[in-house]
Amino acid sequence: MTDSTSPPPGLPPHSRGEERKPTHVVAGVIVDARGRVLLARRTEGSELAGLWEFPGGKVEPGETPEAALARELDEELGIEVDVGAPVMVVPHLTPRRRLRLDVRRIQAWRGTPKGYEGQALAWVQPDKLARYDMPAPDLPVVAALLQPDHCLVTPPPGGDDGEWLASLEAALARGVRRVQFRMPGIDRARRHHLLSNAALSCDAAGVQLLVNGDAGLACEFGLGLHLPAAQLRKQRQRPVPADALLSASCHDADELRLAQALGCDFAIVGPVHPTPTHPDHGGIGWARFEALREQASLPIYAIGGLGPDDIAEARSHGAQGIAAIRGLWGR
Ligand SMILES: Nc1nc2c([nH]c(=O)n2[C@H]2C[C@H](O)[C@@H](COP(=O)(O)OP(=O)(O)OP(=O)(O)O)O2)c(=O)[nH]1
Ligand SMILES: [Mg+2]
Repeated sequence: MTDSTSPPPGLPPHSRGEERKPTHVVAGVIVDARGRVLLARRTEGSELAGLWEFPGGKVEPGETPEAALARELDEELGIEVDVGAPVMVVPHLTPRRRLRLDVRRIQAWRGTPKGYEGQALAWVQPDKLARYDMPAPDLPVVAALLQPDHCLVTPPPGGDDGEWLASLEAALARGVRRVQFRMPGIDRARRHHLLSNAALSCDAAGVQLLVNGDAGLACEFGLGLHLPAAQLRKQRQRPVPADALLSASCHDADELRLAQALGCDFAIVGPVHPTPTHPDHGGIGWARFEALREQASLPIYAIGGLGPDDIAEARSHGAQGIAAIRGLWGR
């Protein structure tokens, strides 16, 4: 069937999807007393049959998302719920539709969940969620449940390496759990010295550390690697072992696809707002961020003029959270 929103024929699938108003889908993260998350298996004959999902469904016209989620969980699982905090909203584009997957925590529920539509249910330990085959828009949601919502990108040191290391320690003490070691214009010997100290601090704090743009240094220290976009474009295969973290800076959908194909664990996209480090760039804004987000399914941090106070907003645009230099350093 065609309708007034149908695009002219012959356009590539994502152009066709772009013409469409998003389908608003709400889904719930239901966690039991043992910390397990409830997944439901999509039934035969439904779209994406066989995949595991967070229970929920489409918001009907005139319905609030909260009311829609309560209705869906009553219909599908036979439970009465109190809808809690937002987890994230994932804009996602498929050849068939444009989706907004709006995921909320379920704060409390009454009754015992059962598959009232014949769907299988599974209570899954969070660290086992990746073993379940889920629709593409759920991958960032699983990452949001498991991985840090902010990532510190280090500023170069001024004259004093001790001061830089003390600032790093202070950031770790404030709860930073993922750090990108970025040292533009710093000579190799000094970078080596700073990195060996940073690696010790991060290791002691159980913090993930990725080296920006230097695969040799990352491998030497057994650390993760962050690829600037220009390096990402040159990679033919994953430049670090599968057990080391890999991330990339991306500015367009091609780069995001490349990052995904290379097996990057996450990407960084921006600048969302103008920043002193990229003064010529006006900032892409949240609308453009979403337009990129919806074409990829890996976790994406938003960067550019953002700090911890922006995490909730970033999540509402489909970001894993925020990455920042100034916003997370020496506050
Ligand atoms: N419920 C849910 N749907 C998801 C998830 N991830 C994801 O891509 N989707 C997609 C699958 C579908 O295209 C759409 C949800 O549609 P649905 O078929 O569950 O909708 P519904 O429960 O209202 O069922 P129906 O009455 O339309 O048949 O969102 C998820 O985690 N949970
Ligand atoms: Mg459903």
